[in-house]
Amino acid sequence: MTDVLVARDLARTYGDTVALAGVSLSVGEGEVLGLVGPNGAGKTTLVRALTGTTDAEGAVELFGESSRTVNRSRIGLLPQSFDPPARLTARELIEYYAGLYDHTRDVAAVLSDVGLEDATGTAYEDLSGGQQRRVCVGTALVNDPDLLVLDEPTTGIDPAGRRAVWRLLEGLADTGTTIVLTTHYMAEVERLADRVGLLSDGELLALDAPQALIDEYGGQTRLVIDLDGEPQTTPSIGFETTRSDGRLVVHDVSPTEIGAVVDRLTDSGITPASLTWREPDMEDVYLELTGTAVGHGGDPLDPTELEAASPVAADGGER
Ligand SMILES: Nc1ncnc2c1ncn2[C@@H]1O[C@H](COP(=O)(O)OP(=O)(O)OP(=O)(O)O)[C@@H](O)[C@H]1O
Repeated sequence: MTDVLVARDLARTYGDTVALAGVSLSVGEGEVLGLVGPNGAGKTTLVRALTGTTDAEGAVELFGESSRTVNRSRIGLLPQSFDPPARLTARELIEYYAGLYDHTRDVAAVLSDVGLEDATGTAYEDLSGGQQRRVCVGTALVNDPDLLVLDEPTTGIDPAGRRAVWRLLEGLADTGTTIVLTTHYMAEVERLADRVGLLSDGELLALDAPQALIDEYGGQTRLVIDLDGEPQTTPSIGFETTRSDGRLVVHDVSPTEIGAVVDRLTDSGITPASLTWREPDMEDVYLELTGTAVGHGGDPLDPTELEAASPVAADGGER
């Protein structure tokens, strides 16, 4: 696979804060790379360093050239903070950004791709937060980029709109577009990313395919126990047990030991309301590597979000 992006030893500090502590990675043509990590991990700084929008030590090559000299029209960038002129309509905004390039995609097709065909005449300031974010995604697509870099593309978008963006990105990846995206949604990288980079304190802790990360860091299948009330303490039942979101999680337990777990909980005065047998996932990888659960902005998604998606609602329903 040809490398579209190669970064070596990227480092960036702000005063005493180490935002990037020497990150190296490469992204192959048509690959989708997801970057995850807690707030302040360095994701945005890495995206900015990769796209030449902040100064950083180290080297970045895009399409075999320096990021400073590369033809910028081959790149689509959605920054985390992006405030386009608010009085322009969705269509006018896409047209405006299309006007910056010689070769562009069809404006109506871009609006349709991001699920805004019924809101093309609405001023940006009158769109819902999720619709606004979809317009912003559209501005990053309009130049038909070979490399698309998206900093939290689906933050603030409701589940239906998020799935629509996922389908859009899957379609682009299928036709060879290389994509780098940051997200707080583990379901997003599990679904979209060929490889996931996990950042913490400016360091790239791991970089691999989601399933490879889950196999290496996700731990064993576990038993999740819902209780009638909040567990006040973690009971000592002879199995490694943790508390999470008001539930008990029993680790490294085999199916034949479930009865023993229930008996010992009952002996401890705890009555399970329900038991769930759960495979490890990216949230477990995240917890294992960063020491924190997926938190702000990354609440676990409903499992149905991973299923085949329905068309996005015309009004977005995201206010
Ligand atoms: N312009 C800046 N001036 C000062 N400090 C900055 C600046 N940009 C980033 N930082 C700091 O660098 C560190 C990494 O920030 P960055 O925005 O890259 O993290 P992030 O992983 O994108 O976080 P989030 O998930 O909250 O968006 C943080 O400690 C942040 O406060």
